[in-house]
Amino acid sequence: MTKSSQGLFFFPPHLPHQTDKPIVSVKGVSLIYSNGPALENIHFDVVVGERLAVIGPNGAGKSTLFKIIAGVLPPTEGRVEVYGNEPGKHICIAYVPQRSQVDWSFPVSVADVVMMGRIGKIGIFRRPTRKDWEIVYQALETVQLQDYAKRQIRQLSGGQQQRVFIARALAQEAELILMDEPFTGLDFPARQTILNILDILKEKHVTVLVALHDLKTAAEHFDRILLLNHRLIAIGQPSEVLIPSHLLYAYGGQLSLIPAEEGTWAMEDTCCEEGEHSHA
Ligand SMILES: Nc1ncnc2c1ncn2[C@@H]1O[C@H](COP(=O)(O)OP(=O)(O)OP(=O)(O)O)[C@@H](O)[C@H]1O
Repeated sequence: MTKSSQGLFFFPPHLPHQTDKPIVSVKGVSLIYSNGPALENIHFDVVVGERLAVIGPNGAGKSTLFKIIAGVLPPTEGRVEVYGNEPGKHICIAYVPQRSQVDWSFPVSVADVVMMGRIGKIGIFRRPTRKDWEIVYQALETVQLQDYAKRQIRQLSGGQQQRVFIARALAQEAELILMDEPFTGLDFPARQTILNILDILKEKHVTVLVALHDLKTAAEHFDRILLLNHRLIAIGQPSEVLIPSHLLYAYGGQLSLIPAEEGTWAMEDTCCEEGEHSHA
């Protein structure tokens, strides 16, 4: 158990500090669904403790990539290695799904959802110990939802539900967390809470991949950005990736680009029809 400035927090004591050692290696991954290719020949590495933003237009393949890295979807070609092994064999990976992919009507309490993160450690036939419950409540405290533990998850707001799923990943003591569009539909304070949680994870050297649409957030809060549209268009520092030629290639020629901070570019915020994402 370690103590952070944000309160007590449980993490495996052996978690390595940031090094150049890849935690994830994506090697020539392609995925073809029945209606066509979602990913084509993707190669990249992520090092321990890194925070990588995965951006790209709707349907670019971000969720598909995360499911392959999490080991829940086998690629058609290529492979993913996590510490040199198949991803499905690793308890240390947590996938935080898009809110729209979850059935929120299920009658289950917030604490029970977070406890699901412990199942890999406890086993399905054993009862959670007092320490497991302590870990669950510490995770809820980290996402500032300790007062909501006994509520039904369907009674929470969208931003709170997202934080419950992040707490589940924390309770799992994951070393690699994949978050699929955690900011979508959240107001400014809720986004800020998630950014604060990302900072706590950084402090703990947890590797985090986040799929998102907001280029400004990607530029300001991530070590590197991966720009995807079925193929990997660019990966690197924000100032290397968020340049007009890459963005026009990924998003098409109808974009209105504006200069942003530190040599990066963003899209002018001209949308949104209901259900569309804001890119700027
Ligand atoms: N189960 C599936 N069966 C068939 N096609 C699928 C399936 N899941 C996704 N696709 C298709 O694969 C492509 C990539 O989808 P994916 O959800 O990975 O993109 P995304 O970048 O996460 O999109 P968004 O930003 O809209 O969430 C899309 O064309 C989508 O329609």
